[in-house]
Amino acid sequence: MVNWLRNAATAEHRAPALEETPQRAVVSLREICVQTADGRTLLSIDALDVCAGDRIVVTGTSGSGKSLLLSVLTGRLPAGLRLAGERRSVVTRIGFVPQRGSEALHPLTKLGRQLRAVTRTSAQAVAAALESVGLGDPAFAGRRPAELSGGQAQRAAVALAMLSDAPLVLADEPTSALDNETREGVVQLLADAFAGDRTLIVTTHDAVVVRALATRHIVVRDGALTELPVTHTPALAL
Ligand SMILES: Nc1ncnc2c1ncn2[C@@H]1O[C@H](COP(=O)(O)OP(=O)(O)OP(=O)(O)O)[C@@H](O)[C@H]1O
Repeated sequence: MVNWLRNAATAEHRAPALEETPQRAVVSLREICVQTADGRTLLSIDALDVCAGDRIVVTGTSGSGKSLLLSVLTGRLPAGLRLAGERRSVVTRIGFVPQRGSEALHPLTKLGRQLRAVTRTSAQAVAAALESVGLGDPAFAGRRPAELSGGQAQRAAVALAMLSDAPLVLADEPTSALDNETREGVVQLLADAFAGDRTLIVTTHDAVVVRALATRHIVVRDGALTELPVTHTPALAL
């Protein structure tokens, strides 16, 4: 599998055309540039191919451009920003776990009910998903998002993404509000759920998440991407 990613600052060769993407590419980006309305460049990517089965972990300092990269991959940019370049996606359903889990949830609907409605799954499947993220107490299914803590809402958003069965899931710091033990449970769950052909892209500041999940590791610095070799065996390091 060709994973071709290049930092514009060090580029010597032409980026491969979209027609040259690997067969297993689910989302491909070419010559991407995200700018503010006054022309300040926030993110610049020559070429990135996300392939089926990849578990890409994205790290980088605060404000480096990790969340913007996820926005570009979903094809939806925050208001006020300009995007140049090409994006091609062969997946129509993309799951998203936002940094604040409550943003993925309807504020007025009880958790169990909305998970069933959104994912069209059975009450049993929803109960199992909530159990798997440590929200197994039936009381959680009866709560509205405002009645959950930040970490509980984050886990509910992970359960929603898992249940949605989307072939590509993007998660923006999905463990940032969790204690160590809960974090390890959620990371293990993600490792198991994305062990096959489903594709996961996670941003994090947490080395444990990199070690446990990454089959590819991308570092963002000042809006430029570098791919680092993955030297560990993911999912065995927890
Ligand atoms: N809508 C916007 N308008 C102007 N600048 C923006 C906008 N959204 C993001 N930025 C800027 O783009 C840069 C990258 O932001 P981004 O949210 O991607 O950072 P990040 O790496 O995810 O940070 P963190 O780890 O703190 O979440 C930052 O300098 C940020 O201020």
